[in-house]
Formats: sequence, C-alpha cells, structure tokens
Amino acid sequence: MSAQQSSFASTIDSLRERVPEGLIHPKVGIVCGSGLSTLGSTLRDRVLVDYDTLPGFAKSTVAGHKSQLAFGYLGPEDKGVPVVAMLGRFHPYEGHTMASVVYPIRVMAKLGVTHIIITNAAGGLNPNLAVGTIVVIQDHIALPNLTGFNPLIGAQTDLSLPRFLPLSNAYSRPLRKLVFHAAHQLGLEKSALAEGTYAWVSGPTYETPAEGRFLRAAGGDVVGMSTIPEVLAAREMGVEVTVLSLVTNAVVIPDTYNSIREEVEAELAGKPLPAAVDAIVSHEEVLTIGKQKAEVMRQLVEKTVELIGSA
Ligand SMILES: O=P(O)(O)O[C@@H]1C[C@H](O)[C@@H](CO)O1
Ligand code: HPA
Repeated sequence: MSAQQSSFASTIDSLRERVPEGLIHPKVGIVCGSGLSTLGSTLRDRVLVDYDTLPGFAKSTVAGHKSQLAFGYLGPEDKGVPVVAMLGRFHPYEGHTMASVVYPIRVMAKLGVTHIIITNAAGGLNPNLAVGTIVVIQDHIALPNLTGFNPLIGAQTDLSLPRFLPLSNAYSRPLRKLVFHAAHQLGLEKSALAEGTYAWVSGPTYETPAEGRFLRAAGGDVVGMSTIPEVLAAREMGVEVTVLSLVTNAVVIPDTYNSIREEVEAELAGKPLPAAVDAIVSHEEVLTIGKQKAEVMRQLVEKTVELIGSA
C-alpha cells in the first residue's frame, strides 16, 4: 500500500468511528464556498467532524471557511438523501499542496459519493451577470492547468485511475439540467440563474484590469481561486460534478485607461477632469454577498440533492 493509500485508509477508519452506518456512505458530496457554509446547519441527524481531528486533512485558514465535514440527510424526511458537506475548503494560495487541496474530494469518492456539488464565490467578468447571480458552470479555463500547475501531475499511485483524463464532459449535463429543474421548482426568477465558464486563477491577488480583460477575451464569464482542482480530482475518480458560482463582485474591465497625461493637461488648462474608473474589490465584499445569498444557494443545493435522490 502506498503512503497516500494508507493515509486514506486511516482517514476512513477515523470517520467510521464517528459517523453512523447510515451516513458513512453518502450519495452526494457538497463543497461550500466562501460564506456559503450555512448549509451545514440544515442537515438532519448531523454529525460534525473537525478537519484537524482527521488524518490527512489540512485546516482552512480563510475567513468565511469553517474547517469541518458535516454528514447528514438533506431533503424532506421521507426522501432524505445522505450527504457529506465540506464546510470550508483548501486553496493552493493558502500554502496547501495540490494533494491536500483535493484530499477531501478523494475521501468523499472513496466513501462512495456518486455526485459532487461544488459552490464558490467568484468575480463577474461577463458584464451581463449581475452581482448575486448564481452561475451554473458549463466549462472552465484553467491557466494554472495549462502552465504546469495541474493537480493531477505526479506519479500514478492508483493505476485504476486514468492517466489522461478527458475534460470535454467535466460538467455533467444531466446534473446541470437538474439544477435548472430545481430552480424552476423553487420558483426562482429566470435572472437568478445563468450559465457560464469559470476562469481559474491561483490568487490570492485579485485580477488587474488587464488580466480581467484578458480572461474575459478568452471566454471566461466568472473568475475565482478554487474549484478546478476539486473538479479534476472528482472527475478522475469517476464522480459526476456540477459547479455553482455565486457572483459576489464585478471585475472592472475598462475599455480604455484614463490617460494621466490628459488628466494633468486638463488640470493645467482648468478643464473638468474625466471620471476615473476605480473599484476596489475586497474579501469582505465577497463575504457580504455570500451571506446575503447563502439561503438561496442552500435551497438550490438542497432541491438539487432531492432531485438527484429521486432520479
Ligand atoms: O473558496 P471560494 O472560491 O468560494 O472563495 C473565493 C476565492 C477566494 O478564496 C476568495 C476571494 O475573495 O473567495
Ligand atoms: O474577483 C474575484 N477574482 C478572483 N476570485 C474571486 N473570488 C471572489 N471574487 C473574485
């Protein structure tokens, strides 16, 4: 057994000691993004496991991310679906290795989840996406993956997994359909839910205006610092994935820059100054919108889980 396999074995042994038989093999895994962990409090028969008590798990260091796995049932009493939710995730920018970032996803897959719903907070690149919109991700652009920072790089420790993973079908069409059915059943307005492409960046810096323009020109609708490693690990292990991105801020992409020379010349000539385009994004803003929209995200995830359970 490789060192990594024996680490998985001890994580799962440790979970077995604490999680009852009915919940230890959940059907659906959920990853809660920045400010979106309230879902954990609505699970029935909930069992919480702190990451720092689990072999192999790191600890999340980002505001708005707890460090707990929550097991429980989601959905109506008679049709409750066993789920496991990550209340808080790991990002490479925190200093975690890629192996640590995707470790919980691999544990979920080993416990038997067939579907994973991943949520995140993201910046809007597409000007048609209002802050507060939930975007069902249909594709991604991952500059880190294309430039040697792919979470699947490394010796193959499990030969049953594919070495060359196709990603043309990474975002399950049937699951995306269920999300739209769930939104319809909840009576959400059409504008509450959109579809788009997630651009993954490493962070922790937010984009410069030129980087935002570049990612938009490349086809990105939203930009964020997480999720893609989790998608890759889940797909490698044969799990169906859907991703819901909450637009928490608009990435400012000016068409042109205000010329400082023109500003100074206008100043010297006593003419009115052109309006400056200066919007500064902050994690506090991200968390505020996350909090405001946590309930609708929770309802959407819960209804989607219910539909997965009865599909
Ligand atoms: O974990 P997610 O992707 O929800 O968090 C986003 C990306 C950064 O971690 C942080 C930036 O505000 O929010
Ligand atoms: O504007 C953003 N850029 C990158 N990641 C983010 N996560 C929330 N907002 C953003």
